[in-house]
Amino acid sequence: MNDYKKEYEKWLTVPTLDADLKKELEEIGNKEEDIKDRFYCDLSFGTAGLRGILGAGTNRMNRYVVGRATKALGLVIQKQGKEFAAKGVAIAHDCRIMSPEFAKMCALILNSMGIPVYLFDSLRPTPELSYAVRYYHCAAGINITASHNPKIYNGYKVYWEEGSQIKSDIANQVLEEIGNLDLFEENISLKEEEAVAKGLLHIVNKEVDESFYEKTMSISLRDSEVDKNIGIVYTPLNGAGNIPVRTVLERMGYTNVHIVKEQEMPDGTFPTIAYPNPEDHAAFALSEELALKVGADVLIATDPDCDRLAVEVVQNGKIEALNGNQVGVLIINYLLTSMTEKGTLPNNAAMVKSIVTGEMGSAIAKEYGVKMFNVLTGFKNICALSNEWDNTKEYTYIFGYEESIGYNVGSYLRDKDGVGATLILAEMAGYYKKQGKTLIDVLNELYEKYGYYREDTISIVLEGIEGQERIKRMMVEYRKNNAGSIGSSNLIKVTDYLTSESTNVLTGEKSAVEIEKTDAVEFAFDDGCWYSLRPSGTEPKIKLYIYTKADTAEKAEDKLTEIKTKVLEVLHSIK
Ligand SMILES: O=P(O)(O)OC[C@H]1O[C@H](O)[C@H](O)[C@@H](O)[C@@H]1O
Repeated sequence: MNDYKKEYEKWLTVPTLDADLKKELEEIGNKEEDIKDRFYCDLSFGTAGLRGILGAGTNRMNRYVVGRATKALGLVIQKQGKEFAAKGVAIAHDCRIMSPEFAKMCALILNSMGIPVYLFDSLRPTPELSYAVRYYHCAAGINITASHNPKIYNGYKVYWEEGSQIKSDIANQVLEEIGNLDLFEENISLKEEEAVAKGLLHIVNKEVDESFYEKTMSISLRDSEVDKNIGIVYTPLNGAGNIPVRTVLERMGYTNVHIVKEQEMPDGTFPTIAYPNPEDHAAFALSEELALKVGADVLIATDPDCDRLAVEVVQNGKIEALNGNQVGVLIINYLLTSMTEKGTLPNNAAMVKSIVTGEMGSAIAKEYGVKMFNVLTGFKNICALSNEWDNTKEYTYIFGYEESIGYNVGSYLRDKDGVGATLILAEMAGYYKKQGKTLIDVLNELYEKYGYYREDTISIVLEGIEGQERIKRMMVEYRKNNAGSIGSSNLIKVTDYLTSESTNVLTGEKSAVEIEKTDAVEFAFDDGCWYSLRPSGTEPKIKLYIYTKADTAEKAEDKLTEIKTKVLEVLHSIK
């Protein structure tokens, strides 16, 4: 019998197996592929924690897999010493199916180990969990969320004491502990009432909210110079953004905010959209209808755990979508012009972006003498520099962002922040509106000044075991046989982040890349255009990021199409 089949049979014999999960397994008895997908491996505990499809199986999100990871995390925390463990763990959850249940279970597992827990009483945005870890000076944090994945998913993000997500050092320790634990062990020995009575379980309600709102409002830069009647359509996409985003906007005095009713209340089935990811502008369909009806200026969507935000703008009566790079560039320009004008820009100010985020933001930062650092994809890597500079004081972190619509202004929390980003976006749009400009007008001014940058991210979705294998093949084969020079763009440099080596294509000369190793490869041309290829770490996708630059918009767009066509042709030919 195959190992996965054995594992399947084993689950069926566990006397304490959850009745719903057991039923699910009995129903798939003759579905070989389904059994294989559920049991051929353990759901991996990567540096982003766990993320997977809900259901029965070792490769699924369920109480056993989540429980074992929590016990392992508890052991890692305890190994740091009694004092560290006594700092406790903050736990939050999003709107998803099983999120509140998992959150409470994790709390009781840790409590049963004697570790105190600060458990949010209802859903909260991811940035607030990061904030809570710092607020309570916790040892760690857990957030039950699958961010923007489809409704069948859930996930488990782990934070460390600075309030940012754990990196591979801690993740590997958790993984090692997981390896020593029995999946079906009963890890809870305390009832909720007992845990509360013992002072181990603290239910968190308004206390952190108020402090979080206050800090968020403090990032405002030009409050009195803003048209607060700017028309805003906002959708939380049935996630955690509704209350915090609206509270902050209301308290800041924005009077013309319209919420997409169908997407207002938390609902993990996401009844209006198949894919609750505002990066995909299909998620804006209902917002667009509302915007045209109420005559809005700007449309804002946050993803279900409200750590990311996407924007559309009404320009001459038509709705235009901005991508993550464009929003990042607008925020950078707004922060730097405002701080310079007000004399609040620190001398050692620095920003951080990922290696697959565009270079226009760096060009603007340079103009203001602000250093831009590049790190691997993952906001944990961006915030790791913020953490480091807390100690070294070498730089003052003012902003971090990624093309995948994650932004973080200031350092009071250490993750992407859809609440703070919404505030800055509303303020920016209102400030420019007062000057008779839209965000698109400002973006066009920036292109005039810094050159025409264009970009596109293309994701090829390849699901299941087969998909995963093909993604691996694509990464290996493309390295051997890439598209080379494309049109008038001559390939000059290939940077392989797996070997940490950059190769000059013309001379063959190699140089080292000072960044952690990861499976990504970047191709640079002689005209400043470049593209990168990497497998997604959160979804079954391979991602192609293309960046072009030229002296006219048209040329930059043509180059984009040319590169995209050629690279996709090669990629699709790898079966
Ligand atoms: O491209 P992926 O690996 O799927 O990651 C997409 C995004 O996922 C998470 O939200 C990370 O925190 C981000 O930093 C990352 O950009």
